[in-house]
Amino acid sequence: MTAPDTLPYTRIAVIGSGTWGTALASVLARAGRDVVVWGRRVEVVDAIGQGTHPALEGIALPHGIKATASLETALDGAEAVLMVTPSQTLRDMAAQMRPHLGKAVPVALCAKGIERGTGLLLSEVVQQELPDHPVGAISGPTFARETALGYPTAATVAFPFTFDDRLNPNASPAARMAVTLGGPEFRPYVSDDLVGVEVGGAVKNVIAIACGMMSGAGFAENTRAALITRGMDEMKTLAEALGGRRETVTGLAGAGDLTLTCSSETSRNMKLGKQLGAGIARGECFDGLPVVVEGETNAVSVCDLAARVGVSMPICETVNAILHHGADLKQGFRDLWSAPIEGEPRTLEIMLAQPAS
Ligand SMILES: NC(=O)C1=CN([C@@H]2O[C@H](COP(=O)(O)OP(=O)(O)OC[C@H]3O[C@@H](n4cnc5c(N)ncnc54)[C@H](O)[C@@H]3O)[C@@H](O)[C@H]2O)C=CC1
Ligand SMILES: O=C(CO)COP(=O)(O)O
Repeated sequence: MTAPDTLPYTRIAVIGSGTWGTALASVLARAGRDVVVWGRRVEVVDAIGQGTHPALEGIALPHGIKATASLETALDGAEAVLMVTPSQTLRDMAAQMRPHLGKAVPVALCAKGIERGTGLLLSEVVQQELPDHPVGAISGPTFARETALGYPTAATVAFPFTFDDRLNPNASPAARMAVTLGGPEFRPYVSDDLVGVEVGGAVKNVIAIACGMMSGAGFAENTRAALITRGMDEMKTLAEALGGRRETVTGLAGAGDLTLTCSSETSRNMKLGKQLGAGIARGECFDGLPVVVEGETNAVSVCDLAARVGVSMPICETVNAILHHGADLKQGFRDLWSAPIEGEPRTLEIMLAQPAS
């Protein structure tokens, strides 16, 4: 149990007025925090100010959430910040936030991904732009709509622990952020393994696309379970290669989120994969509407990063090849299943040729 002396942050800025930013603002408002959401679209900002969100139909937001299109207003007096715009926008958003942020205000990243081009974890990207601020992440199995509705939800809050945090973990940014968010409907867990948490969030979206693809292509539950389990192995291996811990990947931000997104068409990543697997052209997926599908861009960045650190991620590489290099979807799955037989776990170093079929 967190000791009662852990002080919550009282005034929080949520940067991003999409469904997840708004759901997190609802969590904070229910916990009694003073919360201001920043959004770039004025009609969405107005709707939130009136207690609704256009993409959260039928949900009345808790009272007291303020919204603004001014970054300066949102950040004025903020004791903590949640960044909830899509992964590839974080560098630019962090740079825009810099002049308006109070001294050493902690910043928690709620997007999931790896920066394209640099292969940096999102925390590394934001830390470059905001070198004087603690940077962490909030991640887990958390569909926005369910969280906004107040259904019981759990997530991991991770910040690297400084020397002082180790002496007094209850006063660490991770503990304070967890206490800030916590309530009867939202249960945070605290971690100091930011790398493990971020790798889980970035990789699970790519694996969810794979699960959607297999389902759209007509395969079923055996295949899904295999992809989830072997996908988790890819996460663990990448996390470890980057200095994270394998056991973090068995937590909410890894196994938890994989289970959620690989099993439900509420997931946009799963849904994109399913449409592609059923032969729908990319431009016609989601009826042609622009939808944030993090795994699509992050298939590239995850594979680039894995190649850089010498880790093999066959499922992610297959998804990347299908999405971005014109590989045939069914052949991609056949190739995965007929690759040389390996040990489980990978540390059992064995590799056997698959008998020819
Ligand atoms: N929706 C969900 O259930 C969850 C989403 N996430 C993550 O949260 C992040 C945001 O996702 P959602 O809120 O679902 O997306 P969304 O599509 O509902 O909202 C995205 C928001 O970002 C804004 N935006 C887009 N491009 C921008 C730019 N260049 N600069 C500034 N703002 C920009 C949009 O105007 C919109 O307000 C993603 O990384 C997603 O993986 C994490 C957990 C749950
Ligand atoms: O990250 C999510 C739930 O934890 C949301 O998943 P999608 O982005 O696939 O909808």
